[in-house]
Amino acid sequence: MKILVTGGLGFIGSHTVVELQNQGFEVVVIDNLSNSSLKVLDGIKAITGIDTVFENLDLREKEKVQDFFKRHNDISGVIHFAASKAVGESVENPLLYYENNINTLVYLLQELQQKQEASFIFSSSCTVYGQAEKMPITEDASVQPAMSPYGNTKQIGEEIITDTAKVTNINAILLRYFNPIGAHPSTEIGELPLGVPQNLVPFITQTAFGLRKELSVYGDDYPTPDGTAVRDYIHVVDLAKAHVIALQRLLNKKNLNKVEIFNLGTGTGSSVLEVIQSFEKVSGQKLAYKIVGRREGDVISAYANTDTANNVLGWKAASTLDEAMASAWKWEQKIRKQ
Ligand SMILES: NC(=O)c1ccc[n+]([C@@H]2O[C@H](COP(=O)([O-])OP(=O)(O)OC[C@H]3O[C@@H](n4cnc5c(N)ncnc54)[C@H](O)[C@@H]3O)[C@@H](O)[C@H]2O)c1
Ligand SMILES: O=c1ccn([C@@H]2O[C@H](COP(=O)(O)OP(=O)(O)O[C@H]3O[C@H](CO)[C@@H](O)[C@H](O)[C@H]3O)[C@@H](O)[C@H]2O)c(=O)[nH]1
Repeated sequence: MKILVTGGLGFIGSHTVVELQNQGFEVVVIDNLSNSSLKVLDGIKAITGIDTVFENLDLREKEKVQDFFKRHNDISGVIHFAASKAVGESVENPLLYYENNINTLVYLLQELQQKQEASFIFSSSCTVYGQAEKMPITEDASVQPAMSPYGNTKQIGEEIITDTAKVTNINAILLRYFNPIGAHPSTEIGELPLGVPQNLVPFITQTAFGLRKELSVYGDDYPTPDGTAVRDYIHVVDLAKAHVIALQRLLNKKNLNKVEIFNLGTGTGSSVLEVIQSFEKVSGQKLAYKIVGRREGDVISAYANTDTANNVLGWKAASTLDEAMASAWKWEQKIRKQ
């Protein structure tokens, strides 16, 4: 079975390509290298032994997307990772985000709706829940007004797919990721943030490596056990495996609804200080950090109820926070040595 993975050289996409190839799927990757590098193909090959078919294509170019599907008319499923993902940048340049995250989605669906049947997996985010009233968050928690243009593209994306699936042969699964972290245990692939990382874990590993002076912990006055904000950090390999299982579910079509939504998290909330402690434990070194004010737009707490993913998909995150932090640290040390 031939599967198109858009954004397949990115952080989550590359790990998913590996898991797909491990399960015998034939993968074609589209990526415009806007947030990734060709070296990722070597990393994937080092793990799976496969030369991945790759097209350097910008999905904003509609004619190129049409041409791609003409040349690859035997695609059975699409996993759509390609998007811009920096919350702050989306506030500065909303139209870049609406073009890159919405137009690209529309062009893909326009091609898929011409097929007799199509399976589509969308990278959504727990950001759609905003500050949920109840923890852990279930999939039926209400979607809150988006706090950034980036978050809005995920909500609009979910709506576009839902509206389209109703009237076409497309079956879709919307995966709402919590906080993906870590790297492949082989250290052949991992996260490659450009510039100063906005996310907690790469900031921690870069600080420990000496690239940053200290970590700023955004707020210790939240109504949480230790005052710092709580998130659900999931190992990227667990997340990648969930995509393969979701794809198999779409292709098998057993008891399938047109659109299904799954939270992908571990079910456990960890505070910023707990993440730092985990890092210190697995790395054996102290981290330099200081407490500063809250970051605008941050929610207090977000962690997943994973019952639906456990029971319907038959998937459960296997790695602990310590294991994920250890893999992130191993990866940071490896890329800095290159
Ligand atoms: N990492 C997270 O914390 C997180 C959380 C929730 C949801 N998501 C979503 O998951 C998806 C993957 O995230 P990631 O962390 O792997 O990001 P990433 O930036 O590492 O990967 C995205 C890839 O898409 C490519 N790309 C972007 N625009 C493109 C275009 N127009 N045409 C072709 N390729 C394009 C980039 O070059 C990159 O390789 C995104 O949709 C993101 O919004 C990520
Ligand atoms: O230098 C830093 C960076 C982060 N944090 C805190 O660490 C936690 C996690 O932050 P981060 O890693 O930036 O993740 P989130 O803000 O939870 O957002 C991520 O997870 C969301 C849900 O998947 C996605 O929508 C976003 O794109 C993605 O950046 C938050 O409490 C932050 O305030 C710090 O204290 N210092």
